[in-house]
Amino acid sequence: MTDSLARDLGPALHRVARDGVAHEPGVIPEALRRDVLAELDAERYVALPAVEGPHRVRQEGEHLVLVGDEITSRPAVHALHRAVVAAIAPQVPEWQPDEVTVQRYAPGSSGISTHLDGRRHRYLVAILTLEGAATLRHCTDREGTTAQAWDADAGSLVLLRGPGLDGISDGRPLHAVDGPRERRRTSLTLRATPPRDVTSRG
Ligand SMILES: O=C(O)CCC(=O)C(=O)O
Ligand SMILES: [Fe+2]
Repeated sequence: MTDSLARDLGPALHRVARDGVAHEPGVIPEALRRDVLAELDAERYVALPAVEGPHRVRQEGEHLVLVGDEITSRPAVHALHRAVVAAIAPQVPEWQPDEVTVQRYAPGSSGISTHLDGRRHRYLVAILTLEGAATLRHCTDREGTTAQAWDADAGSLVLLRGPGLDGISDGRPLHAVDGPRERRRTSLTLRATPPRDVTSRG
């Protein structure tokens, strides 16, 4: 199975370190994109909580979280994971994503309102769009004032800056994703999580 991406991520990695968010279209090879979608079709998705966290982030969609052998036992998901890690390793070898989240948004849904991803997800968050399209916004405040917006469409990648990238202790960007308009959008996000025994022991 293909294990390289369709585009060099060097320029996008430069932009994410500088700006906090970078968008790169046409990253996922078509055959791999279709294989991942086919593999994920039969999965059981769970509705996202409508409101999450102290900032009351609003969410409308469904998700599935894969870790460990739930990733390696799915050949297409695993191939995409390997391809993204291989493309990023020359610049950010520290990033070792161990969690895959698949999210599906129905047409007309509201997506996810302005938020920061968790501080524990170090270096990078990589959001790949497997099908459909929606506007992803880089915001300057929690009210959702938009600094820049991109079309997160099929095959594209959005990188978000995580703590530790380029020596910046915490440069996480506020961002939001709209719901898709005409057809379902499915995204697949790679994040690194800290080893379990790093958490406090009371
Ligand atoms: O589906 C996406 O585009 C990712 C949305 C997002 O920001 C998140 O899941 O934290
Ligand atoms: Fe996010």
